[in-house]
Amino acid sequence: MQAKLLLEDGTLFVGKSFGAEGNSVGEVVFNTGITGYQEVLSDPSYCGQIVTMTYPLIGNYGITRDDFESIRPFIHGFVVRQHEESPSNWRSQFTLDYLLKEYGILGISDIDTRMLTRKIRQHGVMKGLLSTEDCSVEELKQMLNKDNLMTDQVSRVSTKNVFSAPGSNERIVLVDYGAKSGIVRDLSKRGCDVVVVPHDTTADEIRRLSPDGILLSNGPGDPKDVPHGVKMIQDLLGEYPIFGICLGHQLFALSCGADTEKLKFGHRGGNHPVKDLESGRCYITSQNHGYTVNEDSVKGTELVVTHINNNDKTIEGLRHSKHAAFSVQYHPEAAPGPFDSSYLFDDFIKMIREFKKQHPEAPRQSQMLAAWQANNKTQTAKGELHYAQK
Ligand SMILES: NC(=O)CC[C@H](N)C(=O)O
Repeated sequence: MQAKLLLEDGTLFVGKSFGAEGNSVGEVVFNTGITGYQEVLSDPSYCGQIVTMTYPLIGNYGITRDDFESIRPFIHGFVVRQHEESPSNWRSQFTLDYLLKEYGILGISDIDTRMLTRKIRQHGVMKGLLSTEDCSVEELKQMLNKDNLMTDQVSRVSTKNVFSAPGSNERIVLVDYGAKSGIVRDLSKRGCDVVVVPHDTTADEIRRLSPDGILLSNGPGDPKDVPHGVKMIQDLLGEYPIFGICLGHQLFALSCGADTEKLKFGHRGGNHPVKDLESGRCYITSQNHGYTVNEDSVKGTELVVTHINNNDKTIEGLRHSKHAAFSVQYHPEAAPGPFDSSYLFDDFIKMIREFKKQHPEAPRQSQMLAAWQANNKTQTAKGELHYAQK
């Protein structure tokens, strides 16, 4: 079956359909990873976007249940040069085509993805329509203009309920703005007691979970769509150690008075060079973002720029000069991409331990529970102790 991709600037690509049928509008972006298509399409940060893979052969190693980065894909379309229908890999459980059909996601293959990528690089990311319907170009244009790009994606992808990945080390409250599973995996590997909370959890609700540290996750869309996150960070900054990843980094920057802006075509891939300004070392990083922290806006705040992108010199890392808090624009959890930056999770745990030494008065979980029980106990006529229910 034929599929078409129409861009906002009028460019039309005609190719072959795979995955679901119908129509889908999204922001057309490109990812330069050679492998990792399954992690890319299940990364919630791509919610609402039509993702083009620049590597020409996609689907060749299939889909494996263990490699999902979230419970379902949230992308609005998948664009490839060559779609392989018969994967060859002992771990493969499904085909890419099966996965996309299952979740109602349209795919298009056999188009010139190199030309599409060059167009996006020249004009910037654009709205696009994927369609398998037998429509004229005029009709496609009308459909494209009728639909707006999705906003407020965080509320669509964040968990609705609190859940945990228990561990015996530090308790980390992971604020889920669209968190990749890789973040939970990296914390669990280090024995952390991970409590995942919805994006709109307030500072008080987080305090009640008595965390040792707070991790602000990655997530889709414009950080300015998440003002409640900014408020929560402002409330808790200095009270708990904080680590922000990608959207979490942008929210941390906004909460400290810096500003964010949209990049022309973003950074999406597994080989973005980032320079650590403090050590002078360069790391090859996994990235997926369309926004960035504006450099000038950092001046006059209490933030220090710790990392920059070697390609375009944009900000890649920040640290608070007074409080225990830092953030990176890239993905230390990799998935997909290099593991070079996974040491940042160790740095976060070191920061928490250091913070505890410096703040021995900070209430521990057991002390908090005892204090809460002391304040809430009541006696029955028989003299039994009861604890008031919250
Ligand atoms: N991966 C992310 O967290 C992306 C952050 C934000 N949505 C951006 O595109 O810049």
